[in-house]
Amino acid sequence: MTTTSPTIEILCSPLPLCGKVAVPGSKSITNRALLVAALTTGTSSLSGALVSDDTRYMMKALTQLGVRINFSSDTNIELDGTGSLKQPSDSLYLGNAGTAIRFLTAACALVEGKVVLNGDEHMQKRPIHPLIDSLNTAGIHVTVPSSGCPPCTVYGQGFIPGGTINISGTLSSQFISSLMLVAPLSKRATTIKLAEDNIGALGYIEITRAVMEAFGAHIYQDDENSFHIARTGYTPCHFRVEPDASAATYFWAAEKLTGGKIDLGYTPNDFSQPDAAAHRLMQSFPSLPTLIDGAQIQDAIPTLAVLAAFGSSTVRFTGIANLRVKECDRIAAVHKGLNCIKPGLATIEGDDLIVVGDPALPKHAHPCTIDTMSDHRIAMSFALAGLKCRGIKISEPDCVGKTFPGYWTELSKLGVLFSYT
Ligand SMILES: O=C(O)C1=C[C@@H](OP(=O)(O)O)[C@@H](O)[C@H](O)C1
Ligand SMILES: C=C(OP(=O)(O)O)C(=O)O
Repeated sequence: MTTTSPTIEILCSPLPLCGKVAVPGSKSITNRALLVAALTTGTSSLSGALVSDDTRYMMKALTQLGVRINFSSDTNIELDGTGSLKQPSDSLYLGNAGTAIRFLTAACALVEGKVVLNGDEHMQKRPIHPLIDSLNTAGIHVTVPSSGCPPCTVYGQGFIPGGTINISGTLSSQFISSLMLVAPLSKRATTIKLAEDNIGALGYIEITRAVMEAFGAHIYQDDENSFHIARTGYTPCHFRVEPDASAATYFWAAEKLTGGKIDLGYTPNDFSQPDAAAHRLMQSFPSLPTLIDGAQIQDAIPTLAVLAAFGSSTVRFTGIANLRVKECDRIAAVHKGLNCIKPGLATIEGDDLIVVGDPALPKHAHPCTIDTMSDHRIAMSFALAGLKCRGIKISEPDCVGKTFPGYWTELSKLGVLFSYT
């Protein structure tokens, strides 16, 4: 459901949410598989793929780079890789899709000539300089403005040199994935060395590895911080994309909040993505753990924070510093949204977010409009508060199209009613 309304109000109801919903394909896996399939020579097909703003930006860019892409159904995509990427006639526009711009920046080194990759005003505030520094050190000339954020200009030589590359993944694990994804096509075998021991979102590196291996890559590690990647190239294949675990968290939380039963068609164990771990944490609701380390479940933090607001514990979320450089500053956005619903519900200490649960929140909540800052996860998680509290409106509801265009439709299948203003 595209709303094109400035706000959507969730009309809360005391009824438990019950029924069946469809969770779309994983954004992270779809955008990896699209790129890897594009880097093969031959035809690959993806089933269960996500078709949303983020994956459309990736597909449009790949088409500009000379890859033929066809849809055989809404979620089945066929790609013909030619073994090379051609120079696009225009710059590549990637909206606010972190995976698309980060993964393509390294891949564009395979183009012979200059390629400019840009995004929207939010993306132009999301740092990418650690990836740019590593690419330059590895012999790939890329520039960004002094902000350290896109647009990125890649001066491709038609090849990736390979060898040993150091990379910092503290700000984003996508920088590491970006280097890994192109490594099988390098001139020399590649070793990627992580600059620090504790990076967040390690689970996403595992997803990168799994997609690469499905297309024939060989990756081995002799220690936790080094990845050795052989010069295998990629082999076309049929690849099945699993559903999106971050999208599933909204329904797992809705079950807990309303005491309902929602059938996603999958169990939490069916997901290989890191956010599936949020399911286990939610099981103790209303008494959530008092300390939640969000480092490995970053995209599920807004969901957990809204759930925590209705719980009986005070929850401190740690390990979430890089939530400040996602689609918006999510620590600030969640803090602001919760305090609009009830002043004092959340506080920030350094980069920790503390949510003081109130089991009687539906009685204490103020009607308000949540400023999503155009961030799909802020919109989707605060919609959960609207299931329980009267008068919760969500600004820019169409921002869910980044990863879950059918979100409002799926909620309505469970009997949730909306009013548009
Ligand atoms: O690699 C990926 O697919 C992702 C990694 C995470 O980002 P960071 O690595 O930037 O933390 C996550 O937040 C994002 O939604 C998807
Ligand atoms: C952080 C996210 O996206 P990305 O970094 O891929 O833009 C997200 O989907 O929550």
